[in-house]
Amino acid sequence: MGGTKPRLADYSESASLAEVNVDEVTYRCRKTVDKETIDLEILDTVNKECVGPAASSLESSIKWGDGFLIVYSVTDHSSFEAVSRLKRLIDHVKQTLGIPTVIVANKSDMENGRVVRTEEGQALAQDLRCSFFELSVAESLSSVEVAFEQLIREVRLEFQRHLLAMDKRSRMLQMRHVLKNKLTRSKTMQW
Ligand SMILES: Nc1nc2c(ncn2[C@@H]2O[C@H](COP(=O)(O)OP(=O)(O)OP(=O)(O)O)[C@@H](O)[C@H]2O)c(=O)[nH]1
Repeated sequence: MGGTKPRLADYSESASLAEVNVDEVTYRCRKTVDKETIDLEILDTVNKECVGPAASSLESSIKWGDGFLIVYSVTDHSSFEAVSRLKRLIDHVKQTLGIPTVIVANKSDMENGRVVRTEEGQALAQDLRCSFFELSVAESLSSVEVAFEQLIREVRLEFQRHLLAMDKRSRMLQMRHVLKNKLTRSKTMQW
């Protein structure tokens, strides 16, 4: 990835959103995905609401991130409702719609307490154009890895698209410069 560190923000919303806890943890790790090794910085934010005093801190976390993992709990409907709000805020802060975002429905092991159906999660992710995984952090760490790997792939693709667009733009500027020179020269020769 040319030395750049993709920054991923993990929004876990398993507890009440009314609680505001400003503790955040940043993890650094090295991962190999599809034979490519990359250095990651992962910011684990804690229960921040999209409005009120916590909103500006949430917005700066969003500005910081290149990709987003939004986690809700299948046993907590308010955490599910927060997903759309967070995604809207991400789109707004990033001023674009294609920001890599993966939605994770956690606690799939707690069937007894389930209040959000798998299909509801899938439909929401489809609406928001995000990848979707339902899993249990408690039961399967490998499924968490799979969700992270998907996010890394999406961020990588976005980086590549960005580089391509920059390359295209610089080639266009070069062409414009050459063309302008030629036009000026031919104009001079005519006169
Ligand atoms: N049964 C079950 N419990 C889980 C699972 N994931 C987390 N928990 C429990 O849910 C509680 C909250 O877990 P955290 O890892 O703190 O969740 P979080 O979303 O990071 O919470 P915040 O740090 O408050 O944002 C803990 O008691 C965990 O043990 C899961 O997949 N299954």
